[in-house]
Amino acid sequence: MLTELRLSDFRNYHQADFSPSSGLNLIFGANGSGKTSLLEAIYFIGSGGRSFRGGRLSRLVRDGASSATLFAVVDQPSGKQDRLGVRRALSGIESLKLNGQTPSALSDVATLLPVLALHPQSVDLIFGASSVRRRFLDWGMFHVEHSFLAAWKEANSLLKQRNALLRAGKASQKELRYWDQKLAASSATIEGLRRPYLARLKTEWRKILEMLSPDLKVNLELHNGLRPGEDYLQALIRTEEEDRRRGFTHAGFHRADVRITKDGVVARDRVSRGQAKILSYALVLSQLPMISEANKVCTLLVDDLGSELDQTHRDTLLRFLTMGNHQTLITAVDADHLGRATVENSGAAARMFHVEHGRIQRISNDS
Ligand SMILES: Nc1ncnc2c1ncn2[C@@H]1O[C@H](COP(=O)(O)OP(=O)(O)OP(=O)(O)O)[C@@H](O)[C@H]1O
Repeated sequence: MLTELRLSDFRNYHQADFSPSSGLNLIFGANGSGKTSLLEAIYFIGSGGRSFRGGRLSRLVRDGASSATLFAVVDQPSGKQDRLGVRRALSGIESLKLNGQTPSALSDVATLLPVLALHPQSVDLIFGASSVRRRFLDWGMFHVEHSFLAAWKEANSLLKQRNALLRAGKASQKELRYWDQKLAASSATIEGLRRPYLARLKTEWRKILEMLSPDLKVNLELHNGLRPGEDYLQALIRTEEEDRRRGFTHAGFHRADVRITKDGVVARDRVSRGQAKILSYALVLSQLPMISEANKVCTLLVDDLGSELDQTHRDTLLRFLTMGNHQTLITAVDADHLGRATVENSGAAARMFHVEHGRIQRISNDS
């Protein structure tokens, strides 16, 4: 859980400090004051250098500055405290520090602060490419399933080697088959880990949807891209000609999708934008109990909760967000519009912050 954050030259922040509570935090401020940028900074730290906003990461550096620096203190459930620092120059990550040392891999820091975000682009889970849903599924597995990272790294490395061979254009069939067998086995291992995880995620998703929108009847399933009765090796052999022609591998763990349907039709072609928002939010939130079962505390970032949801859905969602043992940060333009009462009535530690022109001011004590 995040306990301290210092932002330097990040977006419109020149220098700012932020100390959230372990429970609910409401951050309000006018349009363009820096609310999303604050959540983006936390996401950047937690995800090992990504933004949920899209666009070029060099834009994170404040106009006129040469680099942006974030420093975070993270309390672990074990009682251990981690200190994370990252400097992002215009050209890329310039320095990464964990407890004063340079970590050997980005994955060393990526497990320390599990961050989930609800934001306007969350609907990409419904409308976007399969890679968005795959990344989302793998994020949870990465935090919860110990063997997943090693399995994923191995599969990814095999895929790269097979693709390099295809691009070189000289691979004999025997040579290619050697990599096919390895990649097929590795893909099956990953699928074996993804399936039970997704089944549990689906149960949680259904529970949340039952609360948020009981009339919305939907389904989700793992789609592995294989034809009926086919295994990965047979699929790799089937696509060999096309793979050789196009220089990349068309079958394997990297082609999986989480297929979401409503009335038997793929949800993207069937649901309204508001429904897509509810489905995608419920999907994100379904990871919370899984993370918590793995004895980790998730930091949940909620940007612009109000847009596109009616009052009933917004209130139900807000009630859900205040349950559980995750740390929650919610932004709103107006404190009264969303949450002042929730914060004031919240039994858990709750704090309220006002953001103005890249300055963060705490305006309430823990209740
Ligand atoms: N690299 C940058 N340097 C300086 N300012 C920036 C940079 N990138 C974005 N900004 C500005 O930062 C300000 C804060 O943007 P942000 O999206 O965080 O606002 P917000 O409070 O979430 O607004 P809204 O309520 O409209 O969503 C905006 O005025 C934006 O133009």
